[in-house]
Amino acid sequence: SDMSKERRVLQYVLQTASRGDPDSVLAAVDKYGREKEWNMSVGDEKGAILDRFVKERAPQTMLELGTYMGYSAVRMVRLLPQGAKFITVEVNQDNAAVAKEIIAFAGLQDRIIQVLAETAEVIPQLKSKFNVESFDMVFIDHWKDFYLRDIKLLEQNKLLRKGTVVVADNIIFPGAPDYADYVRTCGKYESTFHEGKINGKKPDGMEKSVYRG
Ligand SMILES: Oc1cc(-c2ccc(F)cc2)cc2cccnc12
Ligand SMILES: [Mg+2]
Repeated sequence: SDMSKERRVLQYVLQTASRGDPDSVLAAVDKYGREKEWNMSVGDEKGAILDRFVKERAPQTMLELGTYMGYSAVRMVRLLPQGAKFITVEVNQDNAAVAKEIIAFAGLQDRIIQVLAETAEVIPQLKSKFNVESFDMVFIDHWKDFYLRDIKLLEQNKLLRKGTVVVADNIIFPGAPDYADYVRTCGKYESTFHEGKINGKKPDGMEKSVYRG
């Protein structure tokens, strides 16, 4: 069968970006998305907001739910200090394989731990299997129906601590209203909404929720 869209994005990155240069990899994914085929990576508008959050928090330990093609993993890890631990979880084997190649091309393979699993399965194993005590920052960008389930799993497994920054993509579209309502009203987070369009036109945004501990 012919190539998937994700494989076409990978091919474009390999042919047009510079090996070992994360910024050129991000630019290539964004350019392909603008000029050829849109893809559901967080993109450059919301990506710039994410950059600011990462720079402000300077996390030593970070978790991403939803690797997809690795765009946001490359985006965030390029801003982390060398010794930081970054774990990203993806359930789709084909996308995880594309992400592995994009992350390697960017030269960040030694700084990213990729896990192929359902998030609900792996969250309870993070302390034991990956020697994690708690996360300084979490980026939630997988399926909207799992956002609320998974942040509660992170709480229950004591993986959040005072000051942990939890950022969630797609609060408006595709939308995660139950998650947004929870983080804004449960009293455990200081939560703010940050608007950012999808593909330069579709209204969306990310929720930034700081765990009170
Ligand atoms: O950032 C995202 C965007 C979309 C999306 C899908 C169809 C559209 F027409 C627009 C946006 C889906 C996602 C699914 C999972 C994680 N992130 C997504
Ligand atoms: Mg998203």
